[in-house]
Amino acid sequence: MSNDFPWDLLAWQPNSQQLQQLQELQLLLRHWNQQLNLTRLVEGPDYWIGQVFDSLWPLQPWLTGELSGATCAQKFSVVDVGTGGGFPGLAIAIALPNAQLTLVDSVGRKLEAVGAMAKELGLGERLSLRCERAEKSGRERSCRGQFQLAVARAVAPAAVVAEYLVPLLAPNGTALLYRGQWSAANQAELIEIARQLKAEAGEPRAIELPEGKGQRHVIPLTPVAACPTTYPRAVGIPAKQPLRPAP
Ligand SMILES: C[S@@+](CC[C@H](N)C(=O)[O-])C[C@H]1O[C@@H](n2cnc3c(N)ncnc32)[C@H](O)[C@@H]1O
Repeated sequence: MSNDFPWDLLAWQPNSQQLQQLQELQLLLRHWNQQLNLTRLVEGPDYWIGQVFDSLWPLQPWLTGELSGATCAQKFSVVDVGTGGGFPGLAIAIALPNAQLTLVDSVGRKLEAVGAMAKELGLGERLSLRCERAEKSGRERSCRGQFQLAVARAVAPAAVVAEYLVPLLAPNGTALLYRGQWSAANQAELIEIARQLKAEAGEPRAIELPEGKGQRHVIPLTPVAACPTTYPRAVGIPAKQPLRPAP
């Protein structure tokens, strides 16, 4: 599948080392999946489209250099919240060689496997792992307000993910909410919720994944001022009482 991968749709192509790393990551996932239930998406198009393409397409402006930061020499810090088996974080670490990745997940066994895979792939030095809840990361001095890019895929409803990601953003940062279906009503609600976090929800981008893997959306959030210190709320509260548009 890596030979007929639709790189043209990404307007970006991996170099030979990056392609090798993506192929090796598939082998490592197969290996770790025997011990842990890391992910179902390991074989053929499930891996190449469902994991690699799905992880990378929202980053197209950074991959192509249209948005600066990731391709230049300066530090470009990215956080993947709820990384699970390592996506989109590991794919991003491979695709953006200047990025420093922080991967957050509350499940230690998964993070240990992700750390071992990253080491095998030679990514260890650009990666740090935080085994904790995102609500805690958002209140840690070393994380709050530190990241140029904050991403989360398949972690929680959009309102919850917005509360996890926005506090982590540097003033010039962007959060990318990876979503499946997305309606105008979802967007109107997110705009209101982002306002409470002192952020702005940008235009959603949509794509039909190749190989009939379904429709995806990505919604950018950018800070307009410092996120109020009341967010993120205590562990568990964002998911139990998701932010709602003010009445
Ligand atoms: C369905 S998995 C998705 C994993 C990966 N992002 C992907 O797309 O394949 C959701 C992950 O988010 C983690 N998670 C959910 N809420 C979290 C929170 N508040 N803090 C840290 N991790 C969280 C879970 O432990 C789980 O590993």
